[in-house]
Order: sequence, then C-alpha cells, then structure tokens
Amino acid sequence: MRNIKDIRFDIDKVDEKLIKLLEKRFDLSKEVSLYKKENNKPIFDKERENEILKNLEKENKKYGPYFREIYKTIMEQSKNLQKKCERYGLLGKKLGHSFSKIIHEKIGNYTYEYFEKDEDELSDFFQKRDFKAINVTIPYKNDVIKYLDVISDKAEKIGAVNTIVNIEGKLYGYNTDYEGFLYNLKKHKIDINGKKVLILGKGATSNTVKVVLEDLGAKKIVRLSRRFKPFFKDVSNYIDYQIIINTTPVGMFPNNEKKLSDINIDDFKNLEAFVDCIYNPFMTNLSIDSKIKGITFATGLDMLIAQGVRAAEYFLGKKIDDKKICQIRSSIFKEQMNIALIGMPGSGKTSIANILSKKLDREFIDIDCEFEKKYGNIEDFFKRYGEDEFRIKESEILKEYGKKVGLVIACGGGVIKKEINYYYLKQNSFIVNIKRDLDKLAIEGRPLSLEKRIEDLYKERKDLYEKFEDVSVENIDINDCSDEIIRIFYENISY
Ligand SMILES: Nc1ncnc2c1ncn2[C@@H]1O[C@H](COP(=O)(O)OP(=O)(O)O)[C@@H](O)[C@H]1O
Ligand SMILES: O=C(O)C1=C[C@@H](OP(=O)(O)O)[C@@H](O)[C@H](O)C1
Ligand SMILES: [Mg+2]
Repeated sequence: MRNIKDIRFDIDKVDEKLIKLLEKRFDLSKEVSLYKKENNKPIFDKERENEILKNLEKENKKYGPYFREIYKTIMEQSKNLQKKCERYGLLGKKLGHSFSKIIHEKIGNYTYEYFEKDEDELSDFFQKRDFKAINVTIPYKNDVIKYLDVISDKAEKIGAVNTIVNIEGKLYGYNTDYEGFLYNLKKHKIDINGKKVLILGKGATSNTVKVVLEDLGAKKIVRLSRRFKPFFKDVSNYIDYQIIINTTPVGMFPNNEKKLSDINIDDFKNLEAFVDCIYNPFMTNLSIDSKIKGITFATGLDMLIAQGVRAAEYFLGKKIDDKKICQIRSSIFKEQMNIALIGMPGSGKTSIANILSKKLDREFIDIDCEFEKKYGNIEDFFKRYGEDEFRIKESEILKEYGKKVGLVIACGGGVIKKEINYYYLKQNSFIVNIKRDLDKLAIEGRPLSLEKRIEDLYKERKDLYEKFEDVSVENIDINDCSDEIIRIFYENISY
C-alpha cells in the first residue's frame, strides 16, 4: 500500500490538470453562448445535454453513473455562466445619475449595463438586438415602440415602454412604471377612488400616472404645466384637490433647491397625500413640506425600486416577492442616507461624527471645518462680520453638502437657526440630536457660548433642535453614543 502523502500528491496533480481542463471547457461554453446570441438560439439545448450524458455512461463502464452526476453539475454551472453572459441593461441618453444598476444587481445574478445612445443610434441598436432584456428611460420610452414586435395593453394605453424582453429574437414591450407607481400608492395606503387629484407636470411620467389614477377610479384628474393650459399659476382653481402628485423634474439633483413657485402645500385645505416621482434627493421640498404638516407622503424611491423589480420579473420570467422591494430600499438607505448630527455647541457632534465615519466607513464632513477652510477661524469671523454673515455662509456650505449621499455630517450648533437649513439637511439625511448635560458642554472657541449663559442659549434653541431631529441621543460616552446612533439608524431605515 502506498502512503497517503504520495497518493494525495498524485491527486493534487490530477486536480491541477482537471481544473485547467474545466477552465477551458467554461471558456468554450462562453463561446457557444456568444454564437447562440448572434444566431438567436436558446441557451438550453436539452437534446445535446442528454446525448452527452448517455455517451458518458456508455463509454465509462466503471464510473459511468458517477460521471453522469458530475457532468450534470458541470452543465448546470455552464448554463449559469452563459446566462450571466446575456446582456441586461438600461437604454437612455444620459445615464450618469441612474440608480438602476444598483437596484438590478441587488435583484438578480446578472450584470446590468448602461446603453447610452443618441437618437440616430437607436435603429442600429434594435437591429442588432444584442441583449436579453433592457429597461428604457427618458427620452426613449415612446421612440422604442416602433421597434417592438409585441406591446402590452398597458404600455399601449400609456404610450410608453420601459421594459423590453428579447425572446428568441422577438421584442416584447411592457410598462412597469405603471406597476411601480401603483405599488407606491398601495404601500402608503393612498386611496385614489373618488378623489380629486392634481398632477404637477405634463411630461412622459404624467401619462403613466394618469392611467394608473384612471384605473383606480379617481373622480377628477387635472394636470398643471408650464407650457400648456391649465398652467401652474392657475393652481388657485384646484386648491380643493385632495391628492397632489409631482411628475416634474423640478428639485431633482443637482438642482435640489429649485421649487415650483406657484405650488404651496399650505394652500390645499383638503390635502390628504402628496406623492413624488423624484428619488434623488430622497426627499424634495414638497415632500418635506408634507412631512412638516403631517400629511401622508410618498417619495419616488419606492416607485423606482418597484418598477425595477417588476421589470426583473419579465427579465427572468419569474415572480419576485414585494419583500425584495423593501430589502433593496433598506440597503440603499443604509449605504446612501447621510447621518447628520445636530445639538448644542460642545455637545460632542464633531467627536461622535468622527467615530461614526470610521465605524461605518463613510466620508466625514464637519460643516465648521468646511467653513474655516473657506473663511478662516470662526471666532475671528464672528468678531469681524457678526453672526448673521456667519449664518449665510454656513447655509451655503450646507446647501452643497446636503445634496450628497453616504456622508456623516457634523453640523455647527447653530444650524437650526435658519429654517432653510432643515430642507438642506432633511433631503438626504437622518438627523440625530446629540444631547449632553449643559454643565459638561465645551465652550472654548465658540463665540456664542462664551458670550451668554449656556442655559439661556439652550432655552432659545431647545424647540428648534426638536423640530429638526429625527431622534435624539444622550451623549455620556462618545463610543456608546455612536453605537446607539448606528443601532437606531438601521432600525429606522428598515421599513
Ligand atoms: N461623552 C464625552 N465625554 C468626554 N468628553 C466629551 C464627550 N463628548 C464630547 N466630549 C468633549 O467635548 C468637547 C467638544 O466636543 P465636540 O465633538 O467638538 O462637540 P461639538 O462638535 O458638538 O461642538 C471635545 O473636547 C470632546 O472631546
Ligand atoms: O452653536 C453655535 O451657534 C455655533 C456652534 C459652533 O459649532 P459647534 O456646535 O460644533 O461647537 C460653530 O458653528 C459656531 O461657533 C457657532
Ligand atoms: Mg463641532
């Protein structure tokens, strides 16, 4: 009997050869997949598989049944590889800020590409049909219809297609924006039946929204726009409307601060809900206004994710549970929602934000630091230009950083003194109020804390901190406090 070491040495040598051969086989398998794609042939060839398996058993009397099992696995994995070679993606003109890749790669085991095309490239793109399935976005949702072989009733009614599946060379078009919007209404329990609904905007998205509203039995639907009657400025005729839906891009990144000047949530006395189709920022000014007023609101992210999940069902030919939508939403928030710290000067915002950024592997921005980089020492600035000027500059800095995502932001203690700062922060941030015993607050280098009694400063500001905060956390130990913030943050984004 040979010793085990020698036998294992021989096994390792055989394995080395086997792995090389398997690698070669997988490469060939990829080549076959490309051939099949070019020639519009399905990946799965049952006959060829059966033939290989049969021959294996016939030609290998000794180990035939074992080989059969091994080959079944090899072929299964080859198919998985070939599936991955199939192309999925998004067709559009400018796709720099799309979330679709993030969403689709969280849904399925496929890679998702961006097909950025100009108008004159569309015809060639559809002639080649070198994709398994795609989404379509602005401005091509209508233009693509003429290249399709079959179009769903909903897509036809809306006049827009956002999902195309290539089945053996034939192109099938669907509209899952419809389902995405419908999901958003249902999730937020917004009842449309018998209601008067005001749509802001008359573009492509408004067509989808309108068809959903009609199907749900809205009593009246009016679309306001800039160029066609009725105009935004005619809004006073509709202030008894119960639901408002924004389909305009006003307030979308990078112009987050833009507003529809004629539309004021306060004017609508019967308002029950506001729905936005914008998802970047997470909350637009109108969503924030609705939140402040305690009106039900739904932002655009759920619609976006839901349309993606419904599109993936067409891509993969299988049903995907709505739970997936919630999971994707949580994971996007977990990665991208900022954590912003507010609180009295010297309460520990900078120190805790610093720890959070390390624990969460996020970029850390201290608004005071950014101020000092631009305008020098804060105490000197106060002496020379006064508080008002400081607040203006502080706000400008917040406006820029508030648009970003995935940050930990330490604010200055007085950030709550300007209402506009709430909008800058809330759009993409979870806001945590850091509380620490007043007698423990640091005052050095903080002009306002040096100038007046801390108790008076706190009295002036207490309500404002509470208005801004999503939650408050006690700072006794900075490490415990940062752990508590992480725990609460994860808990709050998981819904
Ligand atoms: N829990 C704590 N225990 C001890 N010292 C703390 C604690 N929290 C904050 N500090 C200290 O208080 C001072 C002010 O903290 P800082 O993070 O600069 O506050 P802020 O940014 O809110 O003004 C720092 O010297 C910091 O080390
Ligand atoms: O509370 C305030 O008005 C201020 C707080 C300071 O930041 P910290 O809260 O980080 O000390 C700094 O922005 C400035 O001195 C004004
Ligand atoms: Mg600070």
